Amino acid sequence: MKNTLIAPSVLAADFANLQRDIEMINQSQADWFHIDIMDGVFVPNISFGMPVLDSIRKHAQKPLDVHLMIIDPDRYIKTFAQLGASVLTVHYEACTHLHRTLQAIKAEGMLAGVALNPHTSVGLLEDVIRDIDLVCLMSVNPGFGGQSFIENTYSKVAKLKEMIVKHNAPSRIEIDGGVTQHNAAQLVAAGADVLVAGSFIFNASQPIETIAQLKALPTP
Ligand SMILES: O=C(CO)[C@H](O)[C@H](O)COP(=O)(O)O
Ligand SMILES: [Fe+2]
Repeated sequence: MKNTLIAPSVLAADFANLQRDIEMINQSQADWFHIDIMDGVFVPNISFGMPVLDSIRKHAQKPLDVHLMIIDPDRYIKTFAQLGASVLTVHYEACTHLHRTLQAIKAEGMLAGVALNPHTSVGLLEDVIRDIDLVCLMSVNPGFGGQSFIENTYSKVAKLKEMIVKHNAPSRIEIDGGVTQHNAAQLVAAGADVLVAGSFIFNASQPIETIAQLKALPTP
């Protein structure tokens, strides 16, 4: 049985109690910290930037999975490596030379991820899939936490899984947006390897138990 990774999205944390919420993730069965960086241009929202990430890094005891929702992400690859990112995910829609960007991320010692907006077909990754460590399927339109899950994600997971197997690619499949108890089991059954969850975890009365429930989902 494979090990599904759980990545709580810090975007849904209480920023006035950030250290408390980071400690909760440290104590839990979560595997990664999911960090959403938004520039107000690629997406219609601004989240937080380098000083906040630097503070998170000082307390986080698990790898940082950084999701860049910014245009021209190549400008910041070295910076995010220095800030301790283990996984750096860029948006397909924000890159002009995706292959070059992936090589630049790996050259800095990070795992290279590509995120796809809900409208972007997984087929567009066919010629680069062997170079991608993580494909992040957005199951909401990026920019905000707390949105509803988009149902066509299930068929995208199945198509992507087929492509990964066909090419014997190393890529993990991550699902980001609107993940709850209503869709998590079906996503894992369809082939998801990493579940990002923000509001589902941080709005729960018992976040540590909620993470444990996601971690315990049966895998194929
Ligand atoms: O990338 C994101 C939004 O653009 C977030 O990671 C995502 O929305 C997680 O939050 P929630 O689980 O509340 O949907
Ligand atoms: Fe994200």
